Order: sequence, then structure tokens, then C-alpha cells
Amino acid sequence: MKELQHLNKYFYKYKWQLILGLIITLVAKVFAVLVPRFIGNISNVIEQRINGGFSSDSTYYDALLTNILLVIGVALLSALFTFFMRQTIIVVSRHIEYDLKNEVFRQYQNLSLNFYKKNRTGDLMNRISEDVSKVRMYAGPAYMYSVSTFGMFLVAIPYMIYLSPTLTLYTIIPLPVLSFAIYKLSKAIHKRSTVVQQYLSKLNTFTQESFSGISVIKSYGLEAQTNTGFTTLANDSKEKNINLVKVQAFFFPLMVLLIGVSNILVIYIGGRMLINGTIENFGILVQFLLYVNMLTWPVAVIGWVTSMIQQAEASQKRINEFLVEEPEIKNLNEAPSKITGAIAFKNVSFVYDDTGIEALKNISFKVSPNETLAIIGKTGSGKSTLLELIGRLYDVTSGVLTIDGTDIRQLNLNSLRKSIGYVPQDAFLFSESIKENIKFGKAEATDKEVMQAAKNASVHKNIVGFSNGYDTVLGERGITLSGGQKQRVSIARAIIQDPKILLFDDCLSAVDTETEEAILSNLYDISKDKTTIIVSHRVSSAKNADQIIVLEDGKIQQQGSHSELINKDGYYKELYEKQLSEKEI
Ligand SMILES: Nc1ncnc2c1ncn2[C@@H]1O[C@H](COP(=O)(O)OP(=O)(O)OP(=O)(O)O)[C@@H](O)[C@H]1O
Repeated sequence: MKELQHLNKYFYKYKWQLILGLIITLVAKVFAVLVPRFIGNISNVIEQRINGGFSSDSTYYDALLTNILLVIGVALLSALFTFFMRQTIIVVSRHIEYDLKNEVFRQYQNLSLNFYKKNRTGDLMNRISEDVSKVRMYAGPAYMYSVSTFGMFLVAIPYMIYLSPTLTLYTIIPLPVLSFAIYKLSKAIHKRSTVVQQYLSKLNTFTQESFSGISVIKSYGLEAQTNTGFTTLANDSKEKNINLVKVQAFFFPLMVLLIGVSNILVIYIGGRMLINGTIENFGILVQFLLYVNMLTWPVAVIGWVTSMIQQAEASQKRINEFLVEEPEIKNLNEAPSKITGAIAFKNVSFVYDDTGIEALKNISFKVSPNETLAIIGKTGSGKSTLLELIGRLYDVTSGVLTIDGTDIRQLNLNSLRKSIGYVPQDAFLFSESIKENIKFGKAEATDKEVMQAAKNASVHKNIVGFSNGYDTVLGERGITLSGGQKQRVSIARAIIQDPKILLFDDCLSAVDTETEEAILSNLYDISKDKTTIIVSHRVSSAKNADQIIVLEDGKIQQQGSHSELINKDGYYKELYEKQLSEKEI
């Protein structure tokens, strides 16, 4: 139960509702326990009538009717309070589920990029959905059934003892056996259903990948192979489901068997006691029979609840593992920072701790506000890593990275990120309208601003060409747009917020040179008072920059302006000549 202590704060938050639920449950049980008592009275009235105990028919019918009405009345009241019991306790468990989901999601949002690399998306999804649902079972049904069982015992057992201590003893003897059997069965069911869940996830992943990669499957003619893969997995999944059904099938027969045994015991022992006069009347026997059936479900529930709590404990453990995780990138300054945008790297090195790759080695350079820096380099030379350090997606391993002369770690993280417009290499667009995607950079932007940003990113003409214009909804990952269009919508999203620092990570690679030139010329105008860093493989994107850095294997190989670099032997000159000749061709 150690892990589940995490939920105590929520139990405290909803304490009044839970206490109310407890009281309502007890009241419901009091009424439930009264039902057998009045039914017992009815059988006594009938017995009395058979033995000629009533002076007239009307007194007999009066007594009968009174007890029938009492049975209906208390049964209705018990049902009403049972309804209120669910309305309070189960509703609270839904609130707790909602709160916990939000807590986990907020934590996910706080955690750094490295966390997402270490953990699989499926696992993250499972913990926020499956695991939270299992924990809800503890906060809701487990609590409700425990309280209800406790209430039932608290009210029924003393009354049964009052009627007949011996018969009470025989009635409750088989109950622990039932509880234990259900507990064992629930554990077996849980074990097998976990396997079923695992197979379901495998099947989901396989299906999802088959849909996402459908173009590859079709172009390589892999349909038959994919079908076989699916059939094999589906078959395994079916087998596991059948295994589960086999155990589940025992549940109700087992209950019926044990209830039957208890009934026979009560009839046998109670019958003998009635005959030898140890119990006074037939009504007591009837009441006991009803109590046996009434107590069986709560007792079976003890076993079920125990297994439910164990599952919740295991799930909460998995949730807690993520909740205690500290974000690697911490905000060390609560006060907002004013950022102008002077960036300086001083002997910065960076190692990816999971792979041990030293992506940047002893990098030093400066860019002033209103300057443009271009970074050129072969694939894997560390260009994207450098931009990610400026956005503090990672912290430098050694050296210092300053903005406006302050170590980036001492700046308010929110101010820093708000002052950066970052266009990543792989532009991700959400499944929303184009307008919403652009406004993601500035929620309060007007339609005019959205349009202006799209014009500056040279994508306005494409957008108005769609029948729904800016309201065109993008499919999953923006698949309705071409690569170049996606890149440009992503640029519009970055520039609309008018940030102090603009970081473009090879985001013009999918556009033709003409469009590239148009965008660069627009950027030239809008980035006059900004610090701009453009990562590219093309000299055409770099040539107008105030300074150019050539990276190779994480180190700065060349540094200077376009005119300086084309006159020096090295990678830049080679690239320039190669791309110039390609253009001529
Ligand atoms: N998330 C990561 N975890 C571990 N290693 C990484 C990660 N990202 C990049 N690397 C490694 O760091 C090195 C630099 O990668 P980076 O993406 O910065 O290069 P790049 O110059 O931007 O390449 P490209 O032009 O292909 O985008 C590479 O060796 C790469 O394998």
C-alpha cells in the first residue's frame, strides 16, 4: 500500500464526499438488512395462520399487507441509498482519475527531451490511461465495495447473532473459503488479462505501423507478408483470450457452488434447530437463508477487492516512477528575464549521455542581435544539436553558453523559450486547421497576422488555393501538405510570435531555390532586429548571412563571411563550386 499513499492527498481533497458516501452506504445496508426481517415476519404470519393463530381473515390480511408494504418500502429505500452511494463514491473516483491524469500529463510536459528518448510512447500512453484506470478502481469500486461489505457485516452479523448465535456461526463458516477462492481466481484472471493486454498492444502497434507505412508496404509489394504477420499475431492474441475465458468461466459457478453449500448448511442445521425448538419460528430460518445469499456477494468481493488493490498498487508504482522523475532541464530563475538575443558559445562541448556521442567539441562563436549566422556542415556534424542547446532542450556538457552575457541556465526558462522561434528539421503539424497551426506560435494572433506570417513564409498562395483556405484541417502529421508546404507553415508558426531569436534547422530543404530566395528575402526584412541562425546544406541559404560557420564532426572547421570563405580552400568553397555547377547544369 506504500505506493498508493500518493492518492492520500486526493482522498483528503474529497474527504467530505467520501465521508458522505460512507454514511449513505451504511444507511443503505441498514435498509437492506431489514428486508429479510420483514420477509421473515411474512412467513411467521403465514405459519400463524396455518396454525389457526388469527381470529379473523381481516386481521390476517392486515398483518400480511403491513409486512409486504414494509418489504417494498425498505427495499425501495435501500435501492435509493445504493443509488446515492454510487453517485457519491464512483463520482469521486472519476474526479480522482481526472486529477491524477492531469498530474501525470503535467509531469510529462515538464520532463525533458531525454525522458522521451528513454521511454517508449506506448509506455507513456499506457501509464496515463491503463494504469490510471486501474488506480481508479482502487479509489472508487474497491473503496465502495469495502465500505459496503463492512456496512453489511456491521449491521447484519449482530442482528443474526441476536436471532441465533449457533446458526450465525454455521452461516459464516464457508464465507472465508469463498473469499479466498475468489481472491485466487481474481489473481489468475489478472495474470492472464495482463498477457491479453500485452498482445493487444502488440496488435495495435503492428496495425498502426502498417497503416503509417502503407506506402512502403505497397511499393515493396509486402501486402502478403504483412497479412501473415497480422494473422500470426491475431492468432496468438486469440489463444491468450481463450486462456483468459477459461479461468473467467469458473467465477460464477464457483460462487453458485459456495452459495449452494451455505444454503444447504443453513437448511440442514436451521431445520434441525427448528425441529428441536432451539430457534423459535420458521421466520428465523427464512431470514437466515436470505442473509446467506445477501452476504455471499460482499464476501466474494473481499477477494476481488484484494486483487484489485494489488493491481492498483502495481499501477501506481509505475505512475510514481514517472512522477518522481526530475526534469533534467530545470528553471533556476523564477523572475522573467528580458532577452535581447546576443548569443555566445564559449568552449562549448556536448555529449549525448545515452549514446556517449560527443556531438559538439569546444565550440566558440558570437552572434549579435540583428545579425544572421549560417551553419553549414555535413550530415551528423552537430548542427541541430547546436540549435537545441540554444533552446535549452539540452544543457551544455562543458563550457558556457550565454545569452545577453548571462549563462543560459540562469535565465528564466519560459522567457527564454518564448523569445525563440524555432523551426525544427522535421516540422510537426497538429491535426488542426492551418490557421490553428500557425497561431500555435501566438494564440491571440489576428487573422491578418496569420496571413502576414504565411505571406512572409511564402505559403499564403498555396493556402488560399485550398478550398477551405486557412481553415483546411490537416490530417495526422499534416499529411495533406507537401514537404515544402509543411516546412513553410512551420516557418510561419515561428515568425508570427515575433521572437528575438530565430532558429531555422534546415527548414528550406524541401522548397525549390526560387521559393527559398523569396523566403530568405522576406526573412531579411523581418529579422532586422533579431538574432537569426540558419542551418542549411545549401550555400544559397547561407551566402547572405553576416557570418558563416562550417561544422565538421562537432568542431568548427571554418568561420567567416561568404566572400571570405569562397576564397579559402575548404569545405565551403568545395560546396559552393559544386552547387554552382549543379545550378549551371
Ligand atoms: N537525440 C540524440 N541522441 C543521441 N545522439 C544523437 C541525438 N541526436 C543526434 N545525435 C548524434 O549527434 C551527432 C550530431 O547530430 P546532429 O543531429 O546534431 O547533426 P546534424 O549536423 O544536424 O545532422 P543533419 O544535417 O543530418 O541533420 C550525430 O552523430 C548523431 O548521431
